[in-house]
Amino acid sequence: METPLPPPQQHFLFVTNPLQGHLNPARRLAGLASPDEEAVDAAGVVHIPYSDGFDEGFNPAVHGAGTYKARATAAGRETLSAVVARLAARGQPVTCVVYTFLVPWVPDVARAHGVPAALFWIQPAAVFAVYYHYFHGREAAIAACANGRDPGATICLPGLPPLRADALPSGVSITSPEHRHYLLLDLVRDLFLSLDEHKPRVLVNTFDALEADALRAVPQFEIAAVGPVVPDADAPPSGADLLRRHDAKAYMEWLDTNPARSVVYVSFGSVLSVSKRQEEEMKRGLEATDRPYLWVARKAADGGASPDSSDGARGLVVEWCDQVRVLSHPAVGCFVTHCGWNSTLESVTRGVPMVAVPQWTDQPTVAWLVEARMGAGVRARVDREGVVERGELQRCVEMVMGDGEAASAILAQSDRWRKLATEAMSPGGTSETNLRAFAYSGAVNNA
Ligand SMILES: O=c1ccn([C@@H]2O[C@H](COP(=O)(O)OP(=O)(O)O[C@H]3O[C@H](CO)[C@@H](O)[C@H](O)[C@H]3O)[C@@H](O)[C@H]2O)c(=O)[nH]1
Repeated sequence: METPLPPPQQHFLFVTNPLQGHLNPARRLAGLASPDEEAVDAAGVVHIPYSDGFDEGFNPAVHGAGTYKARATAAGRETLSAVVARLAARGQPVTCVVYTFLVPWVPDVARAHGVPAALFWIQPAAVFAVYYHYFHGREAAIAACANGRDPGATICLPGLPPLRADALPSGVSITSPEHRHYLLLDLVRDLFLSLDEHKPRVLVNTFDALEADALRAVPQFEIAAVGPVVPDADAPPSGADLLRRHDAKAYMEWLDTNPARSVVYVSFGSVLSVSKRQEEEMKRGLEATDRPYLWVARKAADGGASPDSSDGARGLVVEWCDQVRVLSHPAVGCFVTHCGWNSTLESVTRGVPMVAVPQWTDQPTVAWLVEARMGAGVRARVDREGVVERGELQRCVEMVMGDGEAASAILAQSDRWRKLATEAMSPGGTSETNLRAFAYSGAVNNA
């Protein structure tokens, strides 16, 4: 039975760091959880900045990776505390702080103000469960599996199906503080230490039909699926507009000129920039498919210029696009993705089949969900440098978009999962019900 309206007076404060892949789901969940909030943006969400101590941006090469944590924690605590106090002083006391996972110090600030906190886990529930077990006695076993020679070797963790080494999040393979991604593991460790201390509710950007097992794999926490939380295609302004201005007209009109399900859309998200070699292989592979493509190519990691579309008869290359609008366009038939969780959920909710090219962090686990669990795409083989070569890219795109049985099966599964994802967020659906329950009782403190 649905909880009756109107909701009690709740005031959620969402805290996230300014990565696009974190802002987008946080902002969208804030819009869903606080529909009556004083309108500042079109979704009804008030934006208040706080400082992580690196207001001009954090660059590990300049600042030193080791400096981030201490400074971000100190500056974050101080400025967030001031925000919470200011809101209370102006008659809008915060009733619950919801935070994403790279700001593990947030529940301390909430507690200092007597306010409960909830974690919004913006990666798959399976990744949460793997990390939980990693930080609770299984570190050596998981790291050994992740670093073993056989990518097909599996590890069995409580509540999860056997996971192959190449389906584990990359953080668990890090064994040295000298590793270039050690900061990520360090912040995740802090998060899990803080979870044990504060025992917040955990909201996960996933849905029961997809991850019923993983959602129950950590019974030590009250975990609820509230996703897929993805932006609306027609909600102005789009999530992308928060950080980047761009001209959507050109590529949307170009998409209009292409037949249904004919275009290959390629993007590796907002964090990664690909190497020159990957760029070259991508370009040749896309040309070899002889299909139209829309490629979001950020500047190459090793200084190469972004590819331009002038010598590629069939492709359009842009530096950024409104991805949700693109994936909602009927001309798009396949998404070559790095398997960022937002990109993947955006693709699932639009029923667009995927070619998975995971690079790091949660992406290997996401690729497993796409290929093995949903059957909504195929995972590309990469070489030792993580590069997908032209022939492999062409093979995967053909497998997803060609005339064969594999393509029909993948398309049917993509449609099936689109429906399941939509159902979860529809009135009375599993995630909508969980979200509604949270919005009504968010102020309950588990600590
Ligand atoms: O041209 C583009 C490219 C991306 N996006 C949006 O940017 C977001 C990208 O998010 P995501 O797909 O999750 O990728 P990353 O930006 O790489 O996100 C980081 O954060 C995610 C959440 O923790 C992780 O799942 C990823 O692995 C991690 O790289 C999505 O909402 C996209 O719609 C655009 O709007 N236009």
